[in-house]
Order: sequence, then structure tokens, then C-alpha cells
Amino acid sequence: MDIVYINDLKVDTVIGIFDWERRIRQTVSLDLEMAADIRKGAATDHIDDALDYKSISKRLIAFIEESEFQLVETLAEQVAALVLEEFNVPWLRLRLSKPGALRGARDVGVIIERGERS
Ligand SMILES: Nc1nc2c(c(=O)[nH]1)N=C([C@H](O)[C@@H](O)CO)CN2
Repeated sequence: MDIVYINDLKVDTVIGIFDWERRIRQTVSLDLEMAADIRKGAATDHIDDALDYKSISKRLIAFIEESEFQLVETLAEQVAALVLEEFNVPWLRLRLSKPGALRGARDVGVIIERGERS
């Protein structure tokens, strides 16, 4: 199994459980690993035969910017479902972090794996 990845994709969104968090936008960061067979794209050297990380990141930015979830768990599940369904990805690992959300920690968040790994 090969992996196409996106690291430290930063997106501003409304996220959090407290009233003050509902009134501001905060940055979340995504590290996304997606299972893919890269051999066809490597052989043809054509983007149509590759999992296009640019189009995935554009879709994720649009979705996350519009979202208003409370928990990082909910955002992570929704992002995972979107990638699995819309981009035909069989398996992914997503680390979704919220920098500066916890005093004394660089970031907090969740790591999830979804789908079937071949
Ligand atoms: N498991 C979680 N714990 C907490 C979350 C969360 O999304 N998942 N969120 C918060 C607050 O919004 C925090 O990020 C701001 O202080 C607290 N705990």
C-alpha cells in the first residue's frame, strides 16, 4: 500500500464548546495520510491517474471553513467521511489538532483511522 499525504494543512474555522469559542475563528491543523496505489500515475505521469492532493485540500478547506462543530472529534469524523466517499480513498489516517487550545500544550486533538487497509 502506498500513501499520498498532506501535512499541516491549516484552516480557520468556528470550533469549540465554550461561548467565547463560538464567536471567533480558530486554526485547526490536519495531517492526512491516504492509501493509494501510486504506480499508475507514476507510469503515465498524468494527474488523472493520481490521487490529487491539491483538489483534496481545496475541498477540505472549503468544508472546514464553512463548518461550525463543537468537538474536534466531530470535525475529524466528517473530514474522514468526506475523503473516503468523495475521493474514493479506501483507508486514511487523520491527525486533527487545535494549536494553542490548552495552556501548557502546543496542541491537542485526535488521531483516527478509517476504512480498510489492504
Ligand atoms: N475530547 C475533547 N475535549 C475537549 C474539546 C474537544 O473538542 N474534544 N474541546 C474543548 C474546548 O473547546 C477547548 O478546545 C477550548 O478550551 C475542551 N475539551
